[in-house]
Amino acid sequence: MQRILILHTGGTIAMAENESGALTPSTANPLMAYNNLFQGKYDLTVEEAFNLPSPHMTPTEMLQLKDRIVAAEKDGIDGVVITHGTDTLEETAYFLDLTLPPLIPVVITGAMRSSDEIGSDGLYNLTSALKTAASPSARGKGVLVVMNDEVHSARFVTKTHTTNVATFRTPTFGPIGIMEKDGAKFFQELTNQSLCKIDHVIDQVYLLKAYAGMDGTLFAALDRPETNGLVIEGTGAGNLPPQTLPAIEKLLARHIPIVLVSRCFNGVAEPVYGYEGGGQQLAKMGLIFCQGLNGQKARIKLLVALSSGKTGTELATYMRDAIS
Ligand SMILES: NC(=O)C[C@H](N)C(=O)O
Repeated sequence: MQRILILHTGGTIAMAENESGALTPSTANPLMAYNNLFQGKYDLTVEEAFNLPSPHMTPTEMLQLKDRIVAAEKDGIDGVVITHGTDTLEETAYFLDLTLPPLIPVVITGAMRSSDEIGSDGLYNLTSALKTAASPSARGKGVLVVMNDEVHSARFVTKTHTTNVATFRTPTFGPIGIMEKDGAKFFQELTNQSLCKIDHVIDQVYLLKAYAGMDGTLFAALDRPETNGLVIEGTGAGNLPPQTLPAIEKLLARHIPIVLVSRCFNGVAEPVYGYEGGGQQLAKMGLIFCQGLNGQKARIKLLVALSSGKTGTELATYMRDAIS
């Protein structure tokens, strides 16, 4: 029997409606009621790591999950399932993907409907995640997100719908597997992911989104000694309004690493355009183009890289290529 560790962290999967109809965390996690259902199928250890709505998650809790999984692997656990709120699920999943060796399956799931709602998807997703975590074919694939009968790589998956149960999508690349009755079936290989070892997290790594008419105000607000890094979601292939450039130059002069991704849902950022604020000028200024990641994931990657002590060329090389 496979030894599986379930780590509950909260989210809608663990919430219920209160008297006024608002969704709130339940004091007794409703998922604990299902432990008996799975005993006999798996050798289960179930822990309530946190009971947080996922907008309350921070890199500190992500690091605690990473440390717990490393310890569990040393104890001989065969796979890990994490239940998580869906709002920031992709960030925790990618943090773990970057910082854990891709050995035992680590599968994250959640729900779009609360535990007491008609058609609640929590128990079904938890069952799918358990099947995946117990499957030898899920080993070595990095951290996986299993929701609504699909298996996604943590690196690219993103929440795309506020309420629909089919919310998690992998733009540009698609899911890497689907759920069948007996377990996950994979049809895409994971490309390499180099492990980044960290034992602490730094923050003050910021994320700004570009828009038509943007000026330097928000960038100027980051011009302070505490700022460790910045990710910008640029327009299109990776361009910025020219009025932002003087304030960005000041941040670069302070040696604050600035990573550029695209605010587009599909595709990668590349220095293509030669006009003022175009990608070619941004690359010459020293902005690091990061391919394939959305803004929130690039922020996690930059935060992890800085926490591991990467600087200069090493940092830029690490940030540039998320795909291979
Ligand atoms: N479906 C969910 O879990 C959303 C919830 N707001 C959370 O992320 O905690």
